[in-house]
Amino acid sequence: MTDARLVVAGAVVDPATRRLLLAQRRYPPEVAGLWELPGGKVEAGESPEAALRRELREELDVEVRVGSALAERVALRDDLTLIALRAQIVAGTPRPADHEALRWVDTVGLGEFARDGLLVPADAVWVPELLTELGG
Ligand SMILES: Nc1nc2c([nH]c(=O)n2[C@H]2C[C@H](O)[C@@H](COP(=O)(O)OP(=O)(O)OP(=O)(O)O)O2)c(=O)[nH]1
Repeated sequence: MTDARLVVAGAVVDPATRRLLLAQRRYPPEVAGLWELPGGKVEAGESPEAALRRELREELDVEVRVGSALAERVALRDDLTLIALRAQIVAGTPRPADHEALRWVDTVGLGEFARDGLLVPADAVWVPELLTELGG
């Protein structure tokens, strides 16, 4: 399985406001306009943590401290698996370089995005865990 690749997404939570950062995709057409946890593909020889720090620097212009993984991982394809790592911003204010828009959501907001089908489909598995985390 040396060809299998990981996509790492960041569950970026602001502990002060207990809000989660969502980012609106611009591409590909199937998911354009839907909202995701920002991140991207892990490069060869790169750890998931380092990949997430790199992606969030490139996509959002922030530095993050990376924490533990959410429980669920999702097989996007045979050769591509999606994971999410908790993260907190330690420097910078997120600005969308690749995304259409960014939004900080609380439990109510996240519930509405999920209910209205506005999340990238794969990310729906994380909603219960994220709601617990933001609300708990
Ligand atoms: N970043 C991210 N990608 C996700 C999520 N959920 C989900 O299904 N994906 C999919 C969409 C893409 O098929 C793939 C990641 O692509 P990407 O476009 O973010 O990664 P990337 O910038 O490294 O890759 P590339 O498109 O430049 O090749 O994972 C998510 O929450 N975050």
